[in-house]
Amino acid sequence: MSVLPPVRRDHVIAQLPQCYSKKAAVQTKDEFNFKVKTACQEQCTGTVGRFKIAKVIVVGDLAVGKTCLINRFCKDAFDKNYKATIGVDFEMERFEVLGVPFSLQLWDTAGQERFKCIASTYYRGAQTIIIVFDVNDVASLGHARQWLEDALKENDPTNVQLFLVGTKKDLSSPAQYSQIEQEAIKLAEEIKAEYWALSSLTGENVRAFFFRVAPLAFEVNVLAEIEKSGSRHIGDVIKINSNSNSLYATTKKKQSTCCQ
Ligand SMILES: Nc1nc2c(ncn2[C@@H]2O[C@H](COP(=O)(O)OP(=O)(O)OP(=O)(O)O)[C@@H](O)[C@H]2O)c(=O)[nH]1
Ligand SMILES: [Mg+2]
Repeated sequence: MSVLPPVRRDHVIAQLPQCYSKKAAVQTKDEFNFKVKTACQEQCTGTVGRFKIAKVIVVGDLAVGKTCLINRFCKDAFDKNYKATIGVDFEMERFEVLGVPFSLQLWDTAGQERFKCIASTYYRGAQTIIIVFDVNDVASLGHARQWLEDALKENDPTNVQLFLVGTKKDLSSPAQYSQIEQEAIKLAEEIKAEYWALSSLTGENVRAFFFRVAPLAFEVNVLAEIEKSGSRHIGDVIKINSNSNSLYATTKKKQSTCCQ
């Protein structure tokens, strides 16, 4: 019997949602990867859809709005009073992507220096790193690299998806915002992160952001499963040419026989 709650109808994703800015996006294509779509249609997504959960860590300076961001998305709530996160907290969000259940475990970490060492022990195993800064506080953007460096100490840099997220957009004027946006996009390009700006107070872009994070994490996980199942196939035929001194091998892959 499944102990997981059912996927909410409004958490169903059938199309790949758009990025915020094409200048700083993890990818700009409009559609899911073809192999991923096929695997989902054939219900050959391995552990994805069963017990696979993607770990997402949210890091950034104190009071930039990490907790509010998660609470806006997971609870549709906003607290104007600041309560520092002590260590870490986490929320689970369930989605259905291309007909396959998929969960994100969102780890809300402390930005305060004195709680950082507790929080950093939870960084390991992250598939997605969300670096948060306040669009009204250029110093918090400046610290993004350090947050990334710390998070990557515990993770394989080649295996994580990065997002750079500017919060509190409601507090900035268009002129102020466009100035910091330029810097943020530049940094996002350099660190190969996807850039988003949003407001947890108004809710602007919050849902769109997490609806981008989930399917991108899903794609990576399904592709990894496809690769794993591919390497398990016993389809490689080795031919030995007895007329020559050389041995050569040809690979002849069997038709897809996944989920075996
Ligand atoms: N106007 C506005 N205020 C925000 C927004 N997001 C967060 N805040 C406020 O900013 C303050 C800090 O928000 P938190 O979410 O607690 O910050 P945090 O990053 O989790 O802080 P730590 O847990 O100490 O790392 C609170 O007073 C929030 O109400 C936003 O989008 N707009
Ligand atoms: Mg917090």
